[in-house]
Amino acid sequence: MFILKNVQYKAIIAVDELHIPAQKTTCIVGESGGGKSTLIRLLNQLISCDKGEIFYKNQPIHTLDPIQLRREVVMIPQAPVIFDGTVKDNLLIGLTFSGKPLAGENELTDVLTTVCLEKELAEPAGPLSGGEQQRLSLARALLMNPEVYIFDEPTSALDEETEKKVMDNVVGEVKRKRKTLIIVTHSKKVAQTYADVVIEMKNGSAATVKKGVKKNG
Ligand SMILES: Nc1ncnc2c1ncn2[C@@H]1O[C@H](COP(=O)(O)OP(=O)(O)OP(=O)(O)O)[C@@H](O)[C@H]1O
Repeated sequence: MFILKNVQYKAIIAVDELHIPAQKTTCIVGESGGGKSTLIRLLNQLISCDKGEIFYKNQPIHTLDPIQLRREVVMIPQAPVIFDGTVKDNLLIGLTFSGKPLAGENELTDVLTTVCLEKELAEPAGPLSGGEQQRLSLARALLMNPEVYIFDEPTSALDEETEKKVMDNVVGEVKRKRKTLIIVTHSKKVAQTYADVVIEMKNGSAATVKKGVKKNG
């Protein structure tokens, strides 16, 4: 899905060659400050590399319309973005941004169930806890049904039990739809359990450390 060749970004990223496969779950792990978030920002053109080339579906990423790309490659940043309004408003706004038809209430409540968020659609989103806001932004991304989901530390604010339920559901749904999932995580457990491919970032360079060894991949 993505191929990076000789990519450099400031003094932060220096990647000779890296492949991120389609329809698989790729976990990006590594020490704090190693360049994980910077790498994923390159993948949806929030930033552009200084040298080298990134290909998305075999096309040089810099030749693609960034708005269109970000509709196909949806990123959920580390700190969830929550808008003024209700839970429902916060779910629908992703569809509005991506120019897709709005979802009905059944679909909205189903997606809340998928992310284990027991809140009413009419509730204000502002007072939700950090972990609830993380799940709301995951639900917003799921509704958008993009080609590629990029989640930066999606469950960092969740307890272990909730993390497992949410990840089982979310990874299961993405796999069922045959989409591509890229997760930045500090959790060895998340990487071990869900990754088809593990990429380790260290001082800005990337190495694929596990590939194709997981069942159900
Ligand atoms: N625009 C920028 N200009 C200069 N330095 C930057 C910029 N963005 C990030 N950095 C630095 O690049 C390094 C890598 O940051 P990045 O956020 O990619 O790391 P990370 O692996 O995601 O870390 P963490 O696990 O702590 O979230 C850090 O030292 C950070 O301070």
